[in-house]
Amino acid sequence: MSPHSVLRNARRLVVKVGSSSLTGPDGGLDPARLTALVEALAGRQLGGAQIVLVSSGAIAAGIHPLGLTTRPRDLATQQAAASVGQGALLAAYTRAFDAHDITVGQVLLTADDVTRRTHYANARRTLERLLDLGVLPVVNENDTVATSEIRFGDNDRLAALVAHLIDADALVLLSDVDALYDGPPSRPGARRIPIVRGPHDLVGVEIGGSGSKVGTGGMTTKIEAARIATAAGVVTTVTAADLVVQVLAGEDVGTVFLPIGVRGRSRRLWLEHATTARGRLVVDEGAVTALVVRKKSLLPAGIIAVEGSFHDGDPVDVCGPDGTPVARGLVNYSSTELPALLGRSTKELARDLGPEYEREVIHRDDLVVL
Ligand SMILES: Nc1ncnc2c1ncn2[C@@H]1O[C@H](COP(=O)(O)OP(=O)(O)O)[C@@H](O)[C@H]1O
Ligand SMILES: N[C@@H](CCC(=O)OP(=O)(O)O)C(=O)O
Repeated sequence: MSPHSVLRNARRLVVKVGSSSLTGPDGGLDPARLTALVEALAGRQLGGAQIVLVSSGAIAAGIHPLGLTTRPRDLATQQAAASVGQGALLAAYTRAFDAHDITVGQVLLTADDVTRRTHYANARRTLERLLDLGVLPVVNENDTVATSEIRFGDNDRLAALVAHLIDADALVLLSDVDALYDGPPSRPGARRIPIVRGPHDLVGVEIGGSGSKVGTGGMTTKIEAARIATAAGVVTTVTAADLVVQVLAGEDVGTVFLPIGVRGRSRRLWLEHATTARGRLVVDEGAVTALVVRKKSLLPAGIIAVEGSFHDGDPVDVCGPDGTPVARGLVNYSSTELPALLGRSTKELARDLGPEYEREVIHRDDLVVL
């Protein structure tokens, strides 16, 4: 059985479509391309599969209504364009899916949010409920409110994390290029790579940025997304939106990345891939062993230095004495509160400052070893 045929039998799929596959030559939303995609997805959903669509294109869809001629470069105008464009995008999806009697639901995620325990469980519950109800969720990053520090800015990785969140059977990344090539696809003689079995198959492959005016990450973010998804046990295919019918039918198109990890549910994957550290905690060797080998929580006693400015609940990197990051976690103290606690035992802190100071600096459930 060809690895591509896995797609034919997948019951739960995350399909991500890039801006370059939804827009016309002028960069604005092209309704005909959107309708063609919807027709293919509707056919599969009506055949009994559950689909989550991660759709880019909000910023692109805001270009025309705002009288702009190109994708804005500054964050504030991108966010304004996303605010206008996301409404237009969802209206277009609602209409197009409605023609097939499929109801869509909008899910706007801020990746950094989802990492927090309660939000993670909530996002998963909502997506599961939507799927149970036969709704097709249309996911995008909540571009309008995400600040530059917490902005994900890349829906390929977001789609990989959503695939993991809902335990999908497959992730399909649709772009303007039909597959991963061994070099820039415009270069004469560039060859399609049909199957990637592991990182060794990518040795020597030239992976570049976006070739379009509206896309963001190019092949780099797709490879990164495939790495995240396949490590979580989800088979991933990269192909062109024009080939969506063929790819869903399990035909030998695009590039299939075979799973290399085991499936499982863990918020830690989001912590590792969806957050940006706001600071660093330098710890001693004993603390490194406690975190990495013994899978313990981080206590104040092992911390040598605090760097950066952060609030409690923010993601921070934990670094060994030589400064190498060994773990990332959500910290329970702010950067102003923490320095006074360093090197002290939790018992002593609780006695001197009150019982709330007995808490860990990072609880092991909120910690991922890198
Ligand atoms: N080795 C490669 N194989 C295929 N495409 C590549 C490669 N390196 C760079 N690319 C570029 O990546 C682009 C797809 O990414 P992008 O423009 O961000 O699309 P999207 O909007 O779909 O996310 C392709 O159009 C291509 O120009
Ligand atoms: N959230 C942004 C898209 C970000 C993004 O990853 O874009 P793309 O590279 O076109 O998939 C938007 O809707 O415009």
